[in-house]
Amino acid sequence: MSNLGDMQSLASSISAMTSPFRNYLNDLYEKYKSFNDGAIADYIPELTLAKPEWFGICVVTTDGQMFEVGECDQLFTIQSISKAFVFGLALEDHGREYVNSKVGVEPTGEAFNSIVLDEVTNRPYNPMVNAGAIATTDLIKGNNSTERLKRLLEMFKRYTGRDHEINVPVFLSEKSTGNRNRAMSYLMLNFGMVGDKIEDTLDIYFQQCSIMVNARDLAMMSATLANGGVNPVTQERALDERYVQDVISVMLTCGMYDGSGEWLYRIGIPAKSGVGGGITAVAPGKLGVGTFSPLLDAKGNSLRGIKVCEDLSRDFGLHLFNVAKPDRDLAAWIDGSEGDSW
Ligand SMILES: NC(=O)CC[C@H](N)C(=O)O
Repeated sequence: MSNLGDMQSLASSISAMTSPFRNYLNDLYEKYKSFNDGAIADYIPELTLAKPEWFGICVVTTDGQMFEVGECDQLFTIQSISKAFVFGLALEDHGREYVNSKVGVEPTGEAFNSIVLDEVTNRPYNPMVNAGAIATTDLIKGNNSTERLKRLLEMFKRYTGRDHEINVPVFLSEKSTGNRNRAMSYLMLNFGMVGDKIEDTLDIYFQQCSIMVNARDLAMMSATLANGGVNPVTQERALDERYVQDVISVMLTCGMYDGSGEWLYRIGIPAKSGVGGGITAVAPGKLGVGTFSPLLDAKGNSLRGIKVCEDLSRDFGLHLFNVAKPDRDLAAWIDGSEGDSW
């Protein structure tokens, strides 16, 4: 097998031939492809170039099977989804105690870009909103900015199995319009939550947000977390097993910004969204979901992505607190047999 792309398409085509789950995903795509509510993010000028009809769904199981429908090759910027994974790297670099002294794990109930710090501890509330993510990026080790960014890109490669590029126009667009992020960084500098090389850290943060991924990458990333930190196709470890639970927990409570409570109530799968239109969702021990559709709700979450995850969660009983027999048995739908359970 020459490369990961070949392995992935072989895995997909085998699954496509045999699995009713493939048909289920096709139906889901048809069901929501003409759902046109929501709007493309416009506060970063370059993001307005996205097309509203773009829509892709990919599911990767923890045993490495891949199912996809729609535009799973379309690249877009990862945006806030990067935050969950950079948090993992910061934990590996410094351990829990130190990271937690710079960034909390409490949901804010506020928008992703709110300039609010914990009034008692002066920390940003959590690593999934901009302030906390900038503090997390500040923690990434390296002798200089180039080395720190390289470490980030290498980490994403471990999760997805392939190299990633940065969308330079998006990066520059964010850098030139990102004064709100600049403001919160200076507030955090005032409280000693970040170092004084603000522009360097912001450059890395804006570049990390501008990494290009597709829906397949997002499914591989969440499947890797679902699989205890090991990429289920390449078998490479992307995150120290000790920190997988930290990352997934904070995704569950804070990953969908101020929509996290409703997401947990209705869908119940740890997830992270980004204003580029991606969602990555982790069903621990089972599978990862990656969706892409740039039409967002008012909170910055992809509307078609929410719908897809809601259907998957309900139909296959993926909600973490589900104790009822699901309508469909996931294993049976995936391998076409009956009676197996996960
Ligand atoms: N919610 C997002 O995806 C926002 C990330 C974006 N780069 C910002 O800093 O505003």
